[in-house]
Amino acid sequence: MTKILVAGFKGRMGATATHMVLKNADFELVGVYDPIATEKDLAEITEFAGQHAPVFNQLEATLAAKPEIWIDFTIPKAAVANTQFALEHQISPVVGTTGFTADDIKNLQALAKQQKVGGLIAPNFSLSAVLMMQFSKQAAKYFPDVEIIEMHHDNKLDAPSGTAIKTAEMLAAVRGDKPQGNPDEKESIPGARGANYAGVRIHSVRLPGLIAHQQVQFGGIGEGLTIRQDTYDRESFMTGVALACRKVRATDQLYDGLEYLL
Ligand SMILES: NC(=O)C1=CN([C@@H]2O[C@H](COP(=O)(O)OP(=O)(O)OC[C@H]3O[C@@H](n4cnc5c(N)ncnc54)[C@H](OP(=O)(O)O)[C@@H]3O)[C@@H](O)[C@H]2O)C=CC1
Ligand SMILES: O=C(O)C1=N[C@H](C(=O)O)C[C@H](O)C1
Repeated sequence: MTKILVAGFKGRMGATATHMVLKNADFELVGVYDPIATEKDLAEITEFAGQHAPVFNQLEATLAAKPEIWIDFTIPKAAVANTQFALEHQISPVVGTTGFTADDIKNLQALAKQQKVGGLIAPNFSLSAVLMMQFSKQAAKYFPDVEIIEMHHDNKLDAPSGTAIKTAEMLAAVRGDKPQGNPDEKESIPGARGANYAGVRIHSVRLPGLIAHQQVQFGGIGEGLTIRQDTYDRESFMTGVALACRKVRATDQLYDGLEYLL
């Protein structure tokens, strides 16, 4: 059985991941972590009644549970330090928290290599999102004029989403740095044209009722192509999280995208 610890277990994603670990017979939930948790046992929380696992509120204390995998759905500021902590202690990180900078990832990859520990940082664990990004990259070869519209629930802290940033990076690898729109355009209200990543505009919508959705919209002469992905339930991320938990121990590097493990 693979011994797993979940950081951020009270959050929307952390709680879903905790249920996923409990449901899989080849996984053992050895602990959960939240620095402000006051409970001692997971079962004290109503939605986990009857499910026992130690609750940790100190990073160092988690080592007593001897986790092999560290699942992280927390906040960017914490997740970078958590991932570093996991790697330093030979625990494989499976990180879904978004907001890592390119430098954060580079430094953590160097640490993973030095420690010979495998892991994954993925801005999106859903298969449809991975395909949406790959199809978009393919389309950008023929349609370099493109904008991204990402739409999320209104409790999301970061904008643009990690998925939108990764999509923009993948588009830039194909289309280069090319400004989108009229070179003489002026914003009469600042922000009207969205964020700018290598010339690709990213528009972030935040509304109640949404979970996670993204539209990559290409324009050509007299034609258009829209590649859209919709997340209707956070369960959809769990196939990818479980797959990563099963595969990362067999590698000795820190990957930055679920596609590397599929
Ligand atoms: N990769 C993917 O497929 C997906 C990634 N995400 C990303 O996952 C992250 C979490 O999203 P979501 O679950 O919606 O957010 P939530 O706000 O629901 O959950 C975040 C949790 O992290 C806890 N937390 C805060 N600080 C720390 C810390 N230092 N150590 C451990 N836990 C901490 C919070 O606890 P408290 O409230 O007590 O402060 C909270 O329970 C976001 O970055 C989001 O973008 C989301 C969906 C899919
Ligand atoms: O916060 C979310 O909900 C999500 N965050 C990730 C992101 O920032 O891309 C993944 C997904 O979009 C849901």
